[in-house]
Amino acid sequence: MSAPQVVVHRDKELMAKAAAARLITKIVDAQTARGSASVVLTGGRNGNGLLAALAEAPARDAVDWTRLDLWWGDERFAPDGDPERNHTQAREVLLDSVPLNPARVHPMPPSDGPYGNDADAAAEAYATALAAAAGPEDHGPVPSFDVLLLGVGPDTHVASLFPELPAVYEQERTVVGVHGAPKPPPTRISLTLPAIRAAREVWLLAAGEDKANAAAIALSGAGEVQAPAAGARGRSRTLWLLDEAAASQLPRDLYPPASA
Ligand SMILES: O=C1O[C@H](COP(=O)(O)O)[C@@H](O)[C@H](O)[C@H]1O
Repeated sequence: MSAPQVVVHRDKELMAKAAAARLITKIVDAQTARGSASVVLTGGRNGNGLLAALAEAPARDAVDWTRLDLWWGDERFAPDGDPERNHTQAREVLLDSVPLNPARVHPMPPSDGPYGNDADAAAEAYATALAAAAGPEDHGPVPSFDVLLLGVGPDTHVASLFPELPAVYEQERTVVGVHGAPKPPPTRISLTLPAIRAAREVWLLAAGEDKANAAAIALSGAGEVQAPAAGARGRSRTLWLLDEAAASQLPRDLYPPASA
């Protein structure tokens, strides 16, 4: 597992644009090296900000959208098309405007889908889909995602892994139903930390003063049960992409003054 690296940008707009440029390069490189690329999307303000910046980036045309696999790190368990769903929001800001192959887009099941209102059954089905997509070269029942994106909540949650809730303790399953989340809606589906750690690269996005404490805690040696963001690591790279406000409480030895 890789140690976190921190990049600090002036503000959240620049952070989103720089992260979008970085993601375009990463996707093109993976498609060149392996024929296709796989990205795990996140919900939340910063994840959607990155997708909106990507939609506006001229270099987006360098991506072969038909050879991109999209998965989700978590989902709010609501009906298909519900504005609260991370999938609905991602469609609005980017996905409906690029020529994706629908067979390669893997939203988590909605609460009015084949598993009805059973978030645990929906989570199990998503785990089965991930396992079917994993190949012999992968490190277990999850593909080696090229990039897994995560927003970071003010309470240090990532995906729908909240401090001290049962999902953050999970070591066997790759996807779980989450019940009683402190942030609405209470019922969610989430990748677990072992599934997150199967990714080649994990990028954590945090902008704004309300994320400063979370970033400082997670990057200062906190345990993953108390601070789930601390347990989100990629096999090759773990990148924290921050704006200055979110970086404002980092210990000085973690703050790279040269980044812009
Ligand atoms: O509810 C969620 O929150 C987190 C963080 O969102 P933010 O708006 O505080 O950036 C997000 O990463 C997660 O995917 C989402 O379901």
